[in-house]
Amino acid sequence: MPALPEVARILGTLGLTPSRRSEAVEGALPLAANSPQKCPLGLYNEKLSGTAFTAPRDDNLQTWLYRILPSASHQNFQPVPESSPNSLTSTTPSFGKHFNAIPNQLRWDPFDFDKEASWIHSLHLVAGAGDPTMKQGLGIYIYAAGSTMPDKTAFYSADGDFLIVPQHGVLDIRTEMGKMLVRPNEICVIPRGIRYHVALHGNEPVRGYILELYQGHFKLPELGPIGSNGLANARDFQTPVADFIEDYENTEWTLYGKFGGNLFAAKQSHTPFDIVGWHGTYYPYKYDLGRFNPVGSISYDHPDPSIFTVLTAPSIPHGAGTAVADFVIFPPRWLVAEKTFRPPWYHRNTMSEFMGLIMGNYDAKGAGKGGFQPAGASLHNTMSGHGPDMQTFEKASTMDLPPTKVGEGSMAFMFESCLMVGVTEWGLKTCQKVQETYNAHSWEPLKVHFKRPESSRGLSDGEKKNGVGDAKDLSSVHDIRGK
Ligand SMILES: O=C(O)Cc1cc(O)ccc1O
Ligand SMILES: [Fe+2]
Repeated sequence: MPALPEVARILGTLGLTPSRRSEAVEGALPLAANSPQKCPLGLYNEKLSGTAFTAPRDDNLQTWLYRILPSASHQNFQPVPESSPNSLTSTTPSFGKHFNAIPNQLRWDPFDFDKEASWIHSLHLVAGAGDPTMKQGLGIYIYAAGSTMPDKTAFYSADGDFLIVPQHGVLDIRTEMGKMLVRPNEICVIPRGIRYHVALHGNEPVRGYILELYQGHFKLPELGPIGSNGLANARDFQTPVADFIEDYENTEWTLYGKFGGNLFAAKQSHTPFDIVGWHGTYYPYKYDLGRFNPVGSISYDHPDPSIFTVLTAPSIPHGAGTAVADFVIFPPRWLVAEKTFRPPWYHRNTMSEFMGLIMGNYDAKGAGKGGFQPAGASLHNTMSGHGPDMQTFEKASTMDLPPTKVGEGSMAFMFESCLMVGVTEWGLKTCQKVQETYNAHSWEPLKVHFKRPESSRGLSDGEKKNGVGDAKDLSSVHDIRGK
């Protein structure tokens, strides 16, 4: 496979997505026109819009495709019956329609591989919020496939952008715009509507996580005082190059579409992978998480995990800085904070936190059987208290604090959303992976360490010192602030 070209600026901090152009055959793209009377090489042109025509320039995403036959040429779509082995709904009884909002902390054991399933059949909606028909919210899937999609099939989702996070096995994806090989510790985004076929590289089973974004698109977070480099750097995102098949005589292809949370299929007498050249701002891309440049505390205290945001999808109705979905990672990094409880603090968050583990151990949670394991997941919903489990707390609050590398050989991630994330029937029951004793093992055993000072005994509430303006407090500031 030819190396994917880098994108100089993808969804960059200027808000402008770079326009890309790619020709599999020289001259496939018309010169200085999008709709010439006759397109070069006898191709048809087709516009693919990822935003409204009238979206502001900075947000506008659209691509011109130059293809052998337009995508409109197909037989009628038919619903795929639920009993069909190809039905998404036979294994995933809810597609954005029945989310159970539950305040309990939830954790899942590693999800099983499924030898029988290919990509479409392997998608299991675990959790989400909103509704794809309203273009609001998100869906979170586990995929686990043991076979390549059949020949002459393709899939697309009209419901949203797929952010795919492989945990095991390499995805060999042929998209309309070209090919992408996506390995564990890499991610890719396949925007709404783009057709693709997923093969298993080396016949190895695949498993991973998907966030489907029903509204808007991902972009890089602002860097603020960090400056012009850091976190995920724009130049490290890669897009496919045009690559097409010639298959339009005596042939039959099946196109599967996820539309409004249901699966449909249509036959067509030509391949959907017939784009000879394309140019524009709406395309799939991939990113190697190993290239993330973390920034953290180099003095004291534990900062918010927003410093580890790879991509963000802002929610306009929820206000500035609030995302319908953030993709956050916890990469290998040095912890050097002094006099600090280094793991995450205990917290309750208005945002919902769905976490997964690609490999290794996550520093805030016990590993191994019954813990937070690779291919497992956790969900800490809106205002559900969570934080380090008892063992992690006891260790981290008493340990020496030399500079320590955490997360070596590990990669945890979080899908964080401003929406209350509900769990599907599949996620709660059918998958049989929910750890019933998550809280009982993690936080119920937390010990009381409180020791009331002798001096405060016998004082009435009103007489107790609250510490404000207390001289003792001033003397307890950190050395680093210049004692
Ligand atoms: O809950 C979690 O494990 C994720 C998380 C990590 C962190 O360092 C701070 C806050 C947070 O929610
Ligand atoms: Fe959290």
